[in-house]
Amino acid sequence: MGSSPVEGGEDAEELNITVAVRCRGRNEREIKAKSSVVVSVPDVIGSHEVAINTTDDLGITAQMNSKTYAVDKVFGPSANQQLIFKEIAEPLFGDFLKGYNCTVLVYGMTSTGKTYTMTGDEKLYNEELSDAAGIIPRILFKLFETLDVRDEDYVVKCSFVELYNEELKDLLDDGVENSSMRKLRIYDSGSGSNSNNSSRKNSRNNSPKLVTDPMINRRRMRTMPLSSSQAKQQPQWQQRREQQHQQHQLREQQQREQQAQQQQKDQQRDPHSGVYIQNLQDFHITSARDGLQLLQKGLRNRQVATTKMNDFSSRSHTIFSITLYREHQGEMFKVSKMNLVDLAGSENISRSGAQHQRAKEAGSINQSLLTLGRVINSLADKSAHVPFRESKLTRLLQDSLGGNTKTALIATISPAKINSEETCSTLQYASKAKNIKNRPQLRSFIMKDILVKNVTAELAKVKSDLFSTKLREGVYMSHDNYKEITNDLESYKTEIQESKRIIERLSSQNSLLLKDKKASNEVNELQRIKLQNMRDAVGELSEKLESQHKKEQALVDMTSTLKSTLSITQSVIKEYGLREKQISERMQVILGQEFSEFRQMLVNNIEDIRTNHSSDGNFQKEQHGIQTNLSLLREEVVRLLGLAQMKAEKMYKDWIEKILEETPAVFQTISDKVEQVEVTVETYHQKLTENLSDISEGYNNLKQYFNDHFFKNNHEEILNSHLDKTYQQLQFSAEGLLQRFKQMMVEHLKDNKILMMKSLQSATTEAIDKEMQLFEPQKKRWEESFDLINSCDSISNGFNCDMKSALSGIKSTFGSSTDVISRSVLKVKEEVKGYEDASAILEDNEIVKSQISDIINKDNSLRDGLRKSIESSQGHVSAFDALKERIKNTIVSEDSIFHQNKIVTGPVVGQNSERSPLKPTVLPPNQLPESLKYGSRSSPKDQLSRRGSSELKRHQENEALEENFNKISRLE
Ligand SMILES: Nc1ncnc2c1ncn2[C@@H]1O[C@H](COP(=O)(O)OP(=O)(O)OP(=O)(O)O)[C@@H](O)[C@H]1O
Repeated sequence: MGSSPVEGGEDAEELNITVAVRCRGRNEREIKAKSSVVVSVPDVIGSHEVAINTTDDLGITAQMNSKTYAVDKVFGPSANQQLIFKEIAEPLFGDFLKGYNCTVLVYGMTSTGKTYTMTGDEKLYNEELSDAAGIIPRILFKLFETLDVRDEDYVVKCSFVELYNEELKDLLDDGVENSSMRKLRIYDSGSGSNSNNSSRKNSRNNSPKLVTDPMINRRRMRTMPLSSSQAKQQPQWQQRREQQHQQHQLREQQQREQQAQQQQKDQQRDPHSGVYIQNLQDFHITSARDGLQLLQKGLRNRQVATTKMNDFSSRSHTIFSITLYREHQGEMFKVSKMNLVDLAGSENISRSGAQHQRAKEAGSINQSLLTLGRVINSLADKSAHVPFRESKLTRLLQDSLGGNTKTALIATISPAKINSEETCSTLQYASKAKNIKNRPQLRSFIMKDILVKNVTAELAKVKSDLFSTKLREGVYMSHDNYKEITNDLESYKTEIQESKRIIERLSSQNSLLLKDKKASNEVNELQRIKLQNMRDAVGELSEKLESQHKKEQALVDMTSTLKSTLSITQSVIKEYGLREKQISERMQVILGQEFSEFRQMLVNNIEDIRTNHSSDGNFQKEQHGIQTNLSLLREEVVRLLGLAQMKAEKMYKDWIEKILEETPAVFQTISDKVEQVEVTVETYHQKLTENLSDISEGYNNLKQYFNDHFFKNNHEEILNSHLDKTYQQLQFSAEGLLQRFKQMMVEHLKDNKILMMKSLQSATTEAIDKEMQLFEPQKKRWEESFDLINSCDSISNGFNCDMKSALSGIKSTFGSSTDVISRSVLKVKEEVKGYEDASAILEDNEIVKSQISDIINKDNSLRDGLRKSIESSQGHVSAFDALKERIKNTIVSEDSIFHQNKIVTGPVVGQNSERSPLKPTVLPPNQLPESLKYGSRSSPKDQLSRRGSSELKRHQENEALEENFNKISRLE
């Protein structure tokens, strides 16, 4: 704020708005709610930033996570009113005295101390302000203190205006005159009226060359009042004449007045002048006390209400303006204005519990503050467009924000956690506002005589009103005011005409809109039919999905039936296994126990034979015993084999019969079921494919539909409701226009246009949003159904594969089972055949074979012994015969020793020959001729052959038996 701008220069320096934050202590409500302190500020005054911890963290984490906002000055709970005035208002006050327009704004959430800061305690105590006095009382006091000590002329005026629910109200208007007829209007630079030209460029480059105060310059003709004593003395006709004369003068004066007013208006319309409020009363004050009285009067008229957050919550924005006319270079007066703005508090309606009127107020307050926020943002961001005209508040503050005033903003905040959201928002705006640059300029000057005239005229007006009040009965109004009101009335009539034209135009627009609506309805009807078709298609698809589901269920059931069949088959196979086991156990019993018994019997028999042989030397007996044993053995073996064969055959037959009985049926059932499953799977697959193709077709149709028609029509309901709403609003607005003649139609038209555009925009946006909202789940569903279709497809394929593999598994299981069964049947058959070949098996038995071979060996050795004995006996017989022969021969030879001794015969075998005393030439028996070897007796072979075929037969049988034993031993 330190730089001094060039007085009246075009290129005044830019100056940032001063932004301060004032944080009060926790109030009772916050303490009661046990809401902790989350804002870090110095106790009195300090740092250039405010930190707020919006998380639940504590300690260093809280510090790290806290948000910080940079501002120019920060005041804590202990900062008093005096300090705030000194730090914020006093520097501006100095500039105000120098001739700058200045503004102090308080901004913040409800109940944070805006009114306290701006007004505080405005009462006087022993002609002095209290410590709680706010900025306004302090400025008033400071002003007169300063002016009184200076030896210069000055005029001070005050006005107090309220903006409540977007309506301006003069808080100093006591309604004595028909002042309610004088509606307050905002005029701004370059507009010529309250139209829409509010270019920032214009307002920045204005030149302070003219007298701008409209209220001061509004020179009004005053009727010169008669004193009451004069009135009483004059006769009535004279009085009337006098009055006529005065009226004549008045008319002349009015004409001059009109010309002056026109000039004034021209001046007002100069693009370099600032924002001002037409019809707002300025009151001349001569002391701080006067100012305080006006302030108090205005505060009494201000909209205040008790809310949940504040017992005396201000429900409106107010501007208390002090205009100073200070003598400047003789005949000129410098004009400067101090605007002290107390904004209504931003309010969370749900938290403040505002209802009805309070909620409406809060809505309006929040709306205008929102616009203020947008203006601050736009100015801070140096946007090309600043939305000043979007609310009356921002229009009023146009010069103070980014304009040519010196401005300070005090953001008031609460330290409590429950308000942290609003505090953040306030701080955000405050830190943004810090970037706004103004171009303060020494603005206006007024000629001393004009000022004096204006002040005199004001005085005369007051006097005239007073006189009229005293003089007349009934209507107490000066001609001046009457004239003004008549003028206003004229202008209102014009406005009405304009309004009518606008209404007509709006009506024609409305009929066009209705036509549009009708067309929209038709389109919507089409849309509805298409939607219905779509719904039907979706219904059909869901039915198909339903039937699909049922089929799947049937398949699942069939699978479970198959599973149970499989388990039955498995149990049958298990039973077969058990039977097989039983058979094998039986076979083991037969092979193990019965065969060993049989073998034992054989061994016993052999033992018997051996015993018989050893105990009885009788050959015949021996032969007989063996024979008997062998035959018994054979019989027993044959019997046992027969029994075993019979048993095995029976078992095999039973088993085979049972298998043959059961297997075909089981196989038939399984095969039937497998066929059924195959058919069902095939049908299911076919139907699934059909359904999938249907779904895919439906999906394609839908896609096509979306491509072709979606978003080409607006949503019927939303559009209708919005059209109706717009129509109602338009009607309401039109009626309002008719009823309230004083309103400016151009502004209404503009507002309505904006409203309509906004409404249509919001309708379209909402329709699209709704359409999107409706479409989103549909889209999601379709996407999901597409996934579902894919998953159906994959499930179906998987199921198909699973079924096929399961069936092939069943088939292979049955195949392998059949193989196993046929193998076991073959095995059993082989085993049974083995029984059949038991004789052969017995032949392979080594033990039996060795036993039998032992028997045969023994038999052979016996036979050898016998043969040797026979041979020996035969030898003895032969020796004996030979001896006999030799003796005979010796006898004979005695007679014919010399004649017949030509043939020599030797002994047959060794010892006989040794015993021969003659020692003849001995020939071994094998060299002997048969006739000599055996003499007249036959050879052993012959003897054997002679012994008959019975022995040979026995021998052969022995050999066969031996062979059989060999087989049995092999089997074993
Ligand atoms: N710094 C402060 N020191 C002492 N009291 C304070 C301070 N700030 C506010 N208060 C008190 O808090 C209460 C609410 O303050 P005030 O009415 O000024 O809030 P406000 O912001 O103007 O609220 P609204 O927006 O609802 O009008 C008052 O009783 C006021 O005296």
